[in-house]
Amino acid sequence: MPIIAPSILSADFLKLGADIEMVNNSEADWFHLDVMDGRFVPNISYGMSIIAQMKKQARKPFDVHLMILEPEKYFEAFAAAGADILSVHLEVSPHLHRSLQAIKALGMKAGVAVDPHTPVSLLADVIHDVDLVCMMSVNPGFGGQKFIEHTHQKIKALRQMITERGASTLIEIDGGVTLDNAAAIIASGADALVAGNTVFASPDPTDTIKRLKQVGK
Ligand SMILES: O=C(CO)[C@@H](O)[C@H](O)COP(=O)(O)O
Repeated sequence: MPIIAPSILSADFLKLGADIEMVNNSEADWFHLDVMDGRFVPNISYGMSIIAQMKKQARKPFDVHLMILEPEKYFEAFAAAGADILSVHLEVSPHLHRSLQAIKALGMKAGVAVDPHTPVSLLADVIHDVDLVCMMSVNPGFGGQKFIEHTHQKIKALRQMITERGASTLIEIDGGVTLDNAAAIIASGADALVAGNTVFASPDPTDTIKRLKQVGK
């Protein structure tokens, strides 16, 4: 069954405690937390102090996606805030191998996020060091966008690379995941689905998570 990671970006911040409790009590596996700096992406979200507050109530791992420039400056702060998986964008990481080692040295799983235009072939020489590829299926910055269909080819290419090289990297798909396209995404080779609007804008978020979890069964 796929790993399901509801994206808190789409939660109702006026009742964040209730939304965290909903995820705690649902079949979701992780919390997906989007950190945006208004520089790498054209939006600003929340940072480590909010994440540290959420950690006090959340009972599932924190999958933190950094959409920020110079992410390496903040690894320690996100570890202290409670990140369990920390993903940096390939596009802002001139020394990706060093960044992955630094994340792991702080006790977190190391992730790499890739924009829709970034070829997954660029990951070949570090794939054994990557716990999670957060593959963007929309341009990062906002929830509620439409899934980019070309992502299917990228998932297949990455799955082939992981298999050929004997790596254990998880493939996570982030952006535009719906109840209609989730099965096809899993069939292409994804392990994990991030879902923002599909979960939080639905009439019954707990049931939507349950239905995403059943995808591909
Ligand atoms: O990283 C991002 C957006 O940049 C995502 O995590 C979105 O928050 C996913 O939201 P939906 O596309 O599922 O509504």
